[in-house]
Amino acid sequence: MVLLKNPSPSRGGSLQNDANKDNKRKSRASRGNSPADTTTSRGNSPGKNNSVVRVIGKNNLLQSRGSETGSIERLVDGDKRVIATKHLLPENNINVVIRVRPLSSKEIKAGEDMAVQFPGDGQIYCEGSPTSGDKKGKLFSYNVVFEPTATQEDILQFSGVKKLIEMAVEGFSCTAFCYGQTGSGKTHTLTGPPGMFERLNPYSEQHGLVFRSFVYLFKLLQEKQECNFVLRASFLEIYNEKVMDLLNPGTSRKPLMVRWSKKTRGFFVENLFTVECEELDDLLAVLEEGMRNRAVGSHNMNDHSSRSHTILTVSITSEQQMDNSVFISRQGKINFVDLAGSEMTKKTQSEGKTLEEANNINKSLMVLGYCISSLSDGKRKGGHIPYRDSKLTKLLADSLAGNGVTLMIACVSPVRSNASESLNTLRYAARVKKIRTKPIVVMDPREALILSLKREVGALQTENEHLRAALHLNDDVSNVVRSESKAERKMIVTPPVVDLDKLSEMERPELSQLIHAYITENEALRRENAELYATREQVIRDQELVCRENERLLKKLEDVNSVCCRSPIIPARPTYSAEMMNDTNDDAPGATNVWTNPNIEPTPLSSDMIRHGLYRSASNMPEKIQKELDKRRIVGSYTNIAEAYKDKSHHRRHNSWDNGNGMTRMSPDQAVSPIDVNQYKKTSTRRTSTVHEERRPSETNDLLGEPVQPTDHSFNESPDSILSGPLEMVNSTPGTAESEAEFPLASSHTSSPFGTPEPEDHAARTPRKYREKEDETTQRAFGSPIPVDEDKPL
Ligand SMILES: Nc1ncnc2c1ncn2[C@@H]1O[C@H](COP(=O)(O)OP(=O)(O)OP(=O)(O)O)[C@@H](O)[C@H]1O
Repeated sequence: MVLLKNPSPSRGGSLQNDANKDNKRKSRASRGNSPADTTTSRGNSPGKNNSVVRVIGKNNLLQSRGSETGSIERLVDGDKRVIATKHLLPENNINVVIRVRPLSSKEIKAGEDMAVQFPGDGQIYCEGSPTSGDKKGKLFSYNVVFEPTATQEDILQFSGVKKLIEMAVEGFSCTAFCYGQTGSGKTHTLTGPPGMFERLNPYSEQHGLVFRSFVYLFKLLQEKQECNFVLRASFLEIYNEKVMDLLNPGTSRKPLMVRWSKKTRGFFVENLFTVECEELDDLLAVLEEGMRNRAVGSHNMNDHSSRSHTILTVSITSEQQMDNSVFISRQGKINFVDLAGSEMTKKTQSEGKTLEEANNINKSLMVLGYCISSLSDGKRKGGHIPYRDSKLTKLLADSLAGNGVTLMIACVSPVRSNASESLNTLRYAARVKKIRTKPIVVMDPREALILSLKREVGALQTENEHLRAALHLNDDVSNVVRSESKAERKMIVTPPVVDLDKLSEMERPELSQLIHAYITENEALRRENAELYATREQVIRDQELVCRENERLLKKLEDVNSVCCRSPIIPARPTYSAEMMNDTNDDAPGATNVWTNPNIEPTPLSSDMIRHGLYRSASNMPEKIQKELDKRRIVGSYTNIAEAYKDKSHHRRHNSWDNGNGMTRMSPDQAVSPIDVNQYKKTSTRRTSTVHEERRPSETNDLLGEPVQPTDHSFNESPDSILSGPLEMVNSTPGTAESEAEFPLASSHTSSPFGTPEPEDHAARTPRKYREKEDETTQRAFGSPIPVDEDKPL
């Protein structure tokens, strides 16, 4: 094997430098990876790479994460082998991992050579292709590079998908998508080899990422006993630019409309079937059903080629009791996206129907390429992103640029004859790696408000104590109360306990002494009682003040929300980032440091208290000075609150759909109207229930739902023009080894302008019984009814 570049993270060496080649070999050996022979097996030897990796058993499976940059190893046949290498990349960016499949038996028979090498540290080197424009090879680096020996379980463990699932459970919107040329192993990675679902074996090692993720998800849910979870799943495909429901294909396979939701400020598929899944089996049934219904074809490069893009979505609604009374619900989801592979129609020898499919696949992938190009270009921040040019990009918009957490698995064919396509895939992936997203937790607005108010109340209480301490009221008052009550208690002489039967036998003076003792005790108790009443009144007054302040803050929050939530990315409904939700630090934005109720006069002291001197300031501070002090703190407090809200309202990303209106945002899942959930539950054999997401008259005119004519991108039906054309390499980024390809400028392509909003009153069109059901669902999901605006497509 010839390694052409120094694999160290500094990656400064010359490609042709022989000394570096030697250094490279040494450095690999020094990392403790497999020795020379293993090195060969990770590089170019087709025979070895293709050898079946036998995993000895769970106990022998050694998976070491090592350092943040380095190798991921597994014990195979008593030999520690590197199955992947990784490199720490910025956390806010989309995670990108590469999976290189082994050579197929067909390729071995044809004597094909490997075109990729694995220098380590999350790097992959791909040779150039003499027959295409990419004559030179290139080195790229990613979060993780899986080598051909990596198993399906390795992908689950080390791709970062587990983290994605955990975040979906926490309320984030997550997406894992596979990208790559036809036959590169996307479907294999996500769902396993062809025919997996015809002979379903739950213990098969070939199960893909989706199956394994579902198992992991249920394991997670079982561990979280403190939460209630509701899972719903949907499965769709985009076939020839038409959205089809894979769970409800019907006889006519009527395409579904993709609409824009003002509430969620995102696209959604109208009338998509959503299946409620109570058990793992239900989720697996959804997967099985969808896989059976998806469009598969055969061509020269893949006997079981996916002819459509598929999106399998599992939405996770969690309800957690925070305190005795407060329930918080979160709405997370995870999308598994299997993109159809880009293909050179010349190579695949597609014709007729397969050719039409290939053209549609290539077109939508090209639009995806343009979106990725625009999003990843820092200079074009805030510019137009042509999401609307294809159904695929509409539905992936939120995953790519929005509030979600995204993982891209780029699948690569190892053979030399596919080197050009592999280079394009690697460039594409390098672009995606640069995209930054801003993940947020989607919460019910009321609950989010309650949480924030609870934090405010906590801050107010702290502030109260702080003020009391500043004015020496606390010590003073409690000292007075303590000393008085001690004095009272001293006065209270508890009469001796007398046996009632013996009362009649007692002498007169003895009796009168006993009565006197009782009268004295009674008077002392009355005094103590009166004192307690006074204290209670004071506490009630304090409580009223806090309540009034809460109401004021609530109003203020509503005002702030209506102003803040105008970005397309930050949902118009109040949403709170995980950072904010976990933020209990009083110093953090959103927390009030000092508070005095500005609307209320200083608490009047009751005449009793004044008389008894209970609330006398120890420092005898004149009332005027106290007021002045309070005023100053009020001003400070307001400034703090205003600053905090200012902070929260920042970090907006501007996208092309931003029309600046401040509509309340709801996720499409919240707009779900679960009709006859139980009915479906009972009748369905594998499904527990079937839920219709949104029912609308199908004749509704759908401006956005109409098949979109992608703008002319100089598409010439060759994936080369899509991948190598737009992804022409122009420069290298320091710190990362890959050379960066430049997509064509957005200006070079005239994207369709946003349609004028076409008002549609969903409430008026939706039959009343459905609306009532929607309300019921909302009530069930969030504990209390939430006013829901109906969607109005643009
Ligand atoms: N990691 C792997 N290990 C073993 N076999 C694999 C691997 N990846 C892919 N294959 C096999 O290669 C063939 C093509 O894979 P697959 O159908 O998943 O490709 P694809 O990228 O989904 O193609 P298309 O875009 O045409 O649907 C399949 O027979 C699959 O089982």
